[in-house]
Amino acid sequence: MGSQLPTTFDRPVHIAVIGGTGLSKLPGYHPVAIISPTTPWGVPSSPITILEHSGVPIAFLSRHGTHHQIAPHEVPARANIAALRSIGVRTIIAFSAVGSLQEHIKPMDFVIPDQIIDRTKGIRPFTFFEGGVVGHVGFADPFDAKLAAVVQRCAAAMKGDGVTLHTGGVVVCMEGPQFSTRAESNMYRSWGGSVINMSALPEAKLAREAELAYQMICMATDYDCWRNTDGEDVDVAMVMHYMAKNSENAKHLVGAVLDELAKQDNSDLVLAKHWAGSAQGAVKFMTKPEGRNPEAMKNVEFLFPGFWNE
Ligand SMILES: CSC[C@H]1O[C@H](OP(=O)(O)O)[C@H](O)[C@@H]1O
Ligand SMILES: Nc1ncnc2[nH]cnc12
Repeated sequence: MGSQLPTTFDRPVHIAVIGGTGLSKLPGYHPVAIISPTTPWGVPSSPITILEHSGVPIAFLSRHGTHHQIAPHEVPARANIAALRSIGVRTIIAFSAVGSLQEHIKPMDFVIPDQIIDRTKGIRPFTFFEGGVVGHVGFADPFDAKLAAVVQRCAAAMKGDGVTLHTGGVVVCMEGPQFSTRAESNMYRSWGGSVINMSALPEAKLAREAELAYQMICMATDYDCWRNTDGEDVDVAMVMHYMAKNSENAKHLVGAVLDELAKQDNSDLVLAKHWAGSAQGAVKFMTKPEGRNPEAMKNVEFLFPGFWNE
């Protein structure tokens, strides 16, 4: 079906959904185009499907590729974020299947995290600003509180469907692709971790560098391995089982969030006006003109057209 769709789309698309494990498509929406942008950091994980929702175009990107062929440490996060920004995206709702590190977060529950602990190992490219242009953006609060509030408002509507949505929480982002040892899982609990995944970073860091409003919605699929109960340690079958069971709820939640974002009242939020200029300020005054590498400058220009002229 995708091949019959137009491969260009001539309006800016401001909202994107990134699907993770078990969510490689967003069924139930009307696809109007499928585009394959290229960036200085390569091509995104999957073609970007443009879907229409109440007359508003939405971009959908599958983090692990159309067939889940991209491992967490191989996700081309810079290309994903840069490609989305290049088509006009300023708001990203990112889904992730997570292990629960807390008894009260049960498989099937949703969590809107507000913090991250970085347990990746430095092997993933994690910044746009390098190779002759330096920038240091603030990352104290890695997600977008305004977007989180929108998702929370939608959760109230979901309660009737039996979904528990936890507000706030710490995502531990591990390197993977192997799951944690029991000692690690217990250590993350002692650090205050709520849930664990392999995908929050560098995605959230890059979204901040690109001045995007970014919020992850986590879906718990397992209790990792800290509970040490026979037969309950996480494995892929368990994750996929709960993802399949939960996909209806995920779809409801996305629909409600998109409805809310489509409202005129949220147009400044969707355009991420509250982030505009934040990264540019962090870059422009760092590297003196005589130290800037033209290639690195061109890359920054891709993200922020007109950057060096202003
Ligand atoms: C198949 S379990 C591990 C895998 O699931 C999560 O994926 P995503 O965050 O993209 O939904 C986790 O981060 C790992 O990549
Ligand atoms: N236990 C777990 N650890 C890391 N990523 C996960 N994704 C889903 N469950 C997970």
